[in-house]
Amino acid sequence: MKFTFQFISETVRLANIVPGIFRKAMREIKFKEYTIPAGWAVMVCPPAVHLEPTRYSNPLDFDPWRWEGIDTNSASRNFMAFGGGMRYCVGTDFTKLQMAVFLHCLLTNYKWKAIKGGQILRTPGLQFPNGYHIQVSKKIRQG
Ligand code: HEM
Repeated sequence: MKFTFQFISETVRLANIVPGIFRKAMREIKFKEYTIPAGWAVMVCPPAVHLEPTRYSNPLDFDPWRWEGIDTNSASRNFMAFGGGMRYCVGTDFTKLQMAVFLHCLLTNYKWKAIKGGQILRTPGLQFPNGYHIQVSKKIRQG
């Protein structure tokens, strides 16, 4: 299952469904040369972190092997697909389990081919403006 979870981490890094996480500055915050006034909303943009070339080499490549030996069971400065801190997603383990079951069923029982679409737009959320059509068919088992 190790590689399956590397595959899932890479999927949520590249295809993060959460374009922004919002917080409110409860007091004035100095960050580098910036001052965030008390009461302002702050948006954390996980895709900006997940696609940053200094954190991930060739960030647009789907490369599950990059996660070898890396713990993704909690958030880090480089990985925040499920948020972080006190509001860390309570559905994380459930989501990963569902994805693992889905992948297992898909790969063992079906094959598929791309039909049309597939153009990717990042705004910064992931979008397929022309959709992505695939044809799925049942694998025929021999013997
Ligand atoms: C790929 C799937 C999912 C992703 C990427 C995701 C992502 C996130 C993120 C980024 C947060 C943090 C929001 C914040 O800090 O403001 C969050 C919170 C949360 N998620 Fe998920 N989530 C996923 C699936 C689920 C599922 C399946 C459930 C429930 C079964 C769930 C339940 C929650 C709840 C209740 C919170 C709020 C936790 C709190 O505020 O203490 N999530 N999620």
